[in-house]
Amino acid sequence: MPSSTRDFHLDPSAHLIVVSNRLPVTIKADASQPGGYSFTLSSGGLVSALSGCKKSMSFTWIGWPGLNVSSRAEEEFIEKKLREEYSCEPVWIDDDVADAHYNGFSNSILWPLFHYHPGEMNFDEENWLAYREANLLFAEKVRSVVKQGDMVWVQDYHLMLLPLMLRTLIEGSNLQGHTSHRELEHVRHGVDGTSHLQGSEGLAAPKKEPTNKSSRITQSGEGIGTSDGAASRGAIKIGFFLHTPFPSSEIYRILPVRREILLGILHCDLIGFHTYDYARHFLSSCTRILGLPTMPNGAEFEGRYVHVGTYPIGIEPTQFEEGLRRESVQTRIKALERKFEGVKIIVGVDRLDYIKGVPQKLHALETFLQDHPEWIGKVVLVQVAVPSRQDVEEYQNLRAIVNEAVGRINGRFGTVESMPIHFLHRSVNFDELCALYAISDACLVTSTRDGMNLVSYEYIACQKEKHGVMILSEFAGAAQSLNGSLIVNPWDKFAVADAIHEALTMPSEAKQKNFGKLSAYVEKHTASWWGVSFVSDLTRIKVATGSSSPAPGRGEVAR
Ligand SMILES: O=P(O)(O)OC[C@H]1O[C@H](O[C@H]2O[C@H](CO)[C@@H](O)[C@H](O)[C@H]2O)[C@H](O)[C@@H](O)[C@@H]1O
Ligand SMILES: O=c1ccn([C@@H]2O[C@H](COP(=O)(O)OP(=O)(O)O)[C@@H](O)[C@H]2O)c(=O)[nH]1
Repeated sequence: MPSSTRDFHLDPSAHLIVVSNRLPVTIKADASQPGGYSFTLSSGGLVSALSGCKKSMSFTWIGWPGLNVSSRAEEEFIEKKLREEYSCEPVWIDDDVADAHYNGFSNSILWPLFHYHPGEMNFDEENWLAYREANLLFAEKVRSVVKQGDMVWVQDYHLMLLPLMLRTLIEGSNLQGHTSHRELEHVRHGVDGTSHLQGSEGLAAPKKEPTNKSSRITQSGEGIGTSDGAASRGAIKIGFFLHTPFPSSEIYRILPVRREILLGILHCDLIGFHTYDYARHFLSSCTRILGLPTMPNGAEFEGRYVHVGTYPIGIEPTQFEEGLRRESVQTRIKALERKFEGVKIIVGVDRLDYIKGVPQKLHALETFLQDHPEWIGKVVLVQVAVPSRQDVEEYQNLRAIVNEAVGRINGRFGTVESMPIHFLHRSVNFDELCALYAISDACLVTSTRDGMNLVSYEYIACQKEKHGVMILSEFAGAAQSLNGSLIVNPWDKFAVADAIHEALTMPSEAKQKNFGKLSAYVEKHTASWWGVSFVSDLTRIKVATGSSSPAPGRGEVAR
């Protein structure tokens, strides 16, 4: 459990349902495995973030399994294995809907917009339909398992209509189990038609008053909200967390479906963001676009108080400390130290994503070598560029730009003996990552926008020996937390070049002082602390049940 001055309250009797686009289990066809499939639990990210909650609460994880199988028998095999061994429930989505939802809308509309790249947005109705259809499939799966009093925690930009759909399906109108576009039209009219703010009959208003039944558990294992009606209001609590930035309302209002997305998450009891700025932009957008009066910690909406808070995510430093203690990692570290003897190492680890500012990073290194020729042959950038979303055109374009820059800079400053940039367009395994972080004198993050950036945390967790310098973009959420970093504007290549020089020449006392602050923060504000903080606040919220009176306990969750 995280140690903190805050009092955390988790209800061990409550059941937490986490819903994310992808399950934390990678499933692959493998004829050598029983049933013909291999199952691998993911590490890091949300999995470690929710480890604290898993110790104290019963848990179900709902998500897309990332594949489709050819028979119901295979689906049932996978469902049984996921349920019994991982407490997971898969949402089966046709490949074309999954592609249009993930690549077509989530990563081609919401992702660029939320990271201030409206020029990369390619809005079209088909992808929006698929986004809604996928969210509806998630909603149906949640409905099939959720029970009275459960808490549902929805993760990230892929599922921003899900809270509204859950309220509609579970507590609102009886949709008679529609899964066709007719229901999507209902959702559409419910969310973008005459909204509650214009005096209409109300957003997604139930076709009939929800039946006020004490419990809707129809059969063991069956969820609330069956085809014959809905559960009572307040039957479940819904939380939502956005892992990306939420942009200024000036950018957000560009989105053609700006109302639907806002209304989609306003049906939560608690909405979380990494930083106060993201929360403020969301609330400002609610006021400017929906005319919804807001307070710094939330808003009254549909008879409930929607709490809004900031919960900066972290990592589990112990995972990296344990990794560094492994003999194989120590052996790798010694080999790399021999390889790079007498040379300073700057490490970059990024998904090859236009938000990560890899071209800006390369241009800054080029400027540094141009302005400090004495460092040519004495410093290298090891850049791990993890392939990402390669079906999206903007990501393909980025790869060509980066490949050209790497080749140009190595051609300009390289020698037979040494190249300034070691560029790896692949993922590396955890042990290799730990070794790379550990041997590096500096880490360089130049994201033009980044919800948080866990790489910066991970580098710090691996630097207890060297006290390396963290050069961090001011546009990464981590810049709000990691006091002791050299904060830079990635668009100013001269400033980044100066920061590189400062990092490579910083006295050890200054490095040690900076590292002390960085390490203290990373050790305290862990992923587990993040997960327990959010769930604890969601637990404490009192929800309106059955009536339309505003939820008591407003403002209790302000953070
Ligand atoms: O799932 P992918 O499409 O491969 O993308 C990887 C993740 O990218 C985004 O990560 C965000 O969440 C991190 C943890 O909160 C944060 O540190 C980072 O700054 C964000 O970019 C996306 O939000 C995740 O859902 C993806 O898994
Ligand atoms: O080959 C690699 C290198 C890194 N990572 C991990 O990818 C995550 C990147 O998270 P971050 O928050 O920095 O950015 P995101 O990719 O989530 O936008 C970190 O946990 C890294 O350890 C990875 O999965 N494969």
